[in-house]
Parts: sequence; C-alpha cells; structure tokens
Amino acid sequence: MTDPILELRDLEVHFNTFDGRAEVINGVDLTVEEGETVAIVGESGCGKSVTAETVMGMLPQPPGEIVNGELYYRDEELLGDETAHERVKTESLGMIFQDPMTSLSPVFTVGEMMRDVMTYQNKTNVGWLEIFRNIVGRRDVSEADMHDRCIELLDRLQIPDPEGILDRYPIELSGGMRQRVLIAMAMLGEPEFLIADEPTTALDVTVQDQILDLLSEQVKREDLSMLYITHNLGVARRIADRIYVMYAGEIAEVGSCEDILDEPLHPYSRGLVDSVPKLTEFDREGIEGLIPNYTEPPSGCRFHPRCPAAVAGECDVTRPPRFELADGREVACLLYEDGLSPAAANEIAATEADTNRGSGTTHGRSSGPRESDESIESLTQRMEDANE
Ligand SMILES: Nc1ncnc2c1ncn2[C@@H]1O[C@H](COP(=O)(O)OP(=O)(O)OP(=O)(O)O)[C@@H](O)[C@H]1O
Ligand code: NI
Repeated sequence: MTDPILELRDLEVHFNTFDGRAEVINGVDLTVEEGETVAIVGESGCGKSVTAETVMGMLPQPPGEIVNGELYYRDEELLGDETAHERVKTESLGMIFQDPMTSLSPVFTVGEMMRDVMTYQNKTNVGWLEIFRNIVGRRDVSEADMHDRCIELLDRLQIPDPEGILDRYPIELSGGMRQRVLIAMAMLGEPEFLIADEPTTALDVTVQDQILDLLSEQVKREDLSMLYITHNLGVARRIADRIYVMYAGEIAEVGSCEDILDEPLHPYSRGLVDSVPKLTEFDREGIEGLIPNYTEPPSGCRFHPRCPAAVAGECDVTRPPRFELADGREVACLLYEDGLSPAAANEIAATEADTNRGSGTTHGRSSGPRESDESIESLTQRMEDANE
C-alpha cells in the first residue's frame, strides 16, 4: 500500500423518513490510494450515491444525518470541519454526475457555464472580494485565457467544433456530447480527485465506451485519483484498479478487478457476477429478493435473508467483520473466518448454495437462512479437510 489520498472510516448515515429512521450506511470503510481509481459496485439503492454525497460534502442534512465516521483527505479530517471540507471540495475535488441534463443549466450556453465554473470554481459562497477581483481582472482569469482553456478541454474530450459548442445550449447536444462537456467542466478546476456517480448509465454502449476511454485518458494524463460509482461490473472493470462491492449500506468485499470478477468470494459478489448477462449463456443465476428495508435492517449479516449459503444461528446473529485475505482482498462473510483459503471457502459456499436450492428456497422472497445442524465450525472443518 502506498499513500491513501482519501480514507473513509466507519461511516454511518441515517435518514429520517416518514416510515421511520432509515439506517442506510452501516459502517463503511473505504480507501483510495494516490493515483488509484476505485469503483463502488452494487445494485440500486445500496447506498453508493449517499457515500459519494458524503465524500463531496453534499449530503442533504436533514433528512440525512452522519451518525458516525471520519473522512480523511490527505490526512485532514473533513466530516467534523465544514470549512475544511468546503476548501478541499473547491481546490481538489471534481464531480461528474449521472444525468447531464439535470447538472447542466438549460438557460446558459456551454461557454457561459464553463466561464462561470472557472471564475468561481464551484464556490457556493462567492464573496464580494472575488467578484471585485474578477471585475478588475486577474491575469489568470482573463477572457482570452478562459476561452483558450475551454477550447483546450473541449478539444481534449474530442468534441468536434469546440468554438461552435461554446455558443450552444445543453439541450442542443446529444447525450454523449453533454457528458463530455460535463467531464470537461469537472476538469476546469484542475482537480486531483474525481468523483463520478454513474456518468455513463444513460448512454448507449458504444457511446459509453467512448466516454470511459476519454475519462481514463484524463485520469492518466493528469495523474488523478478517482472514486467511480456504478452498478455495472463491466464498467468497473474497464475503469477501476480496485472494486468495493457494496450491499445494503455495507461493504461486502474488496479486491482488484481481476480478483472480484474472476473469483468473487462473498456470496453476494458471486451472485452479482453470475447475474452479468453473457452472450454465450442464456441460463444464468441471479440473486433472489430485494435490498432490505433500511428502517428494519436484518440482524447479523444484512445479506443473510437473500444468501444461498447463510447458516441459521450464525449469519442472522453475527455481523461479519471484514476478514483480510491475501493480496489486499477483504471479505465480510463468516465463511472466511479463520483465514480459510478462497478456493476452499468458495467450494463450501457453492455446496451450501446447492443444498439450499435443493431444500426448496422459495422464489422471489428468500426464506431466510436454512435451518441446519451444520455450524460454521463444522463447515470450517470440512473446508480444512478439503484443503489438505
Ligand atoms: N435524501 C434522501 N432522503 C431519504 N432517503 C434517501 C435520500 N437519499 C438516499 N436515500 C435512501 O438511501 C438509500 C440508498 O440510496 P442511494 O441513492 O445511495 O442508492 P444507490 O446505490 O446510489 O442507487 P442507484 O444505483 O439507484 O443510484 C435508498 O434507500 C434511498 O431511498
Ligand atoms: Ni445512485
């Protein structure tokens, strides 16, 4: 491990809703090393955006409430210091959002928006001093310089006719072009850390690929670090160095893209990888059931009601810590207690899943952990035997 540029520790976020208190983020730890791209992958509603919003200092509070946790950016704690958070956000962070139509203003041209961003660089409280300085004219924000910088960035994102684009309104551009403009705008403030929340979901696959390539290019060129949010494992593999698999506001598994995709360990990751449509395969296994209700989250492991390998009396009682395996892999699943080898644990998970399926797990809503005489200890024993 090198130097973490960003570190989230034990984050807990709750929301006050009409249905009660929703305990959405439940102890998330996450680290992004300098120059690294980390993807958070998980199904809709698992808390990816809430995590990103917290990092950006953009969590709506209320209804949101950060109940616990620390956020370090280059060793500076930000969750307890709004001023520092605002400064870091302005100076060092860049954001790219999901839907360009909602993040771009419909009433300004691309050029006007880009100039605005450059002048105030995402500052929410622009003081009279800054406005005065800009009226008087600082060298670095002269009209000509701003114009050149806009053209350079639009050019870098391979936007045809950048001069012409500056005078266009977002509505006049295609989805792919809008997303490119949004990336160009995020780069204007010369950030060192990018946060992208599903920037390509609304695009068709070819355009999505182009955008991912362009984004990777910027990240490499400027030596940026990035937190990339997606529900798509394929996208994560293309863009990220490491993947954090998230389930119901908890991190299920951490590993390199290859590790997670080639040999997912957590039963949830296994389901997630299995549910990726393959061109050569029609019959695929997904994950049954839904993300739990956050006002009454399951006890123990939050995944246990849907887990094909869940063991009654264990998984519904004990919240699994993140077990560290070799090569920076971490899995929050009781199967991996006692440093079991991934291959062996996987085998057990698979056997468990088969047995559970055979014993008639109902469709749609899972029937919860299997009543079993076999405890984790005996599973472990079996695994150790298998290892020998
Ligand atoms: N402002 C809010 N008020 C109340 N609940 C919220 C708010 N924002 C998020 N939530 C809840 O937090 C949970 C996680 O939402 P989040 O948007 O982080 O999911 P996500 O993983 O980003 O999903 P998606 O892939 O659909 O974007 C959801 O149950 C959502 O209803
Ligand atoms: Ni989201």
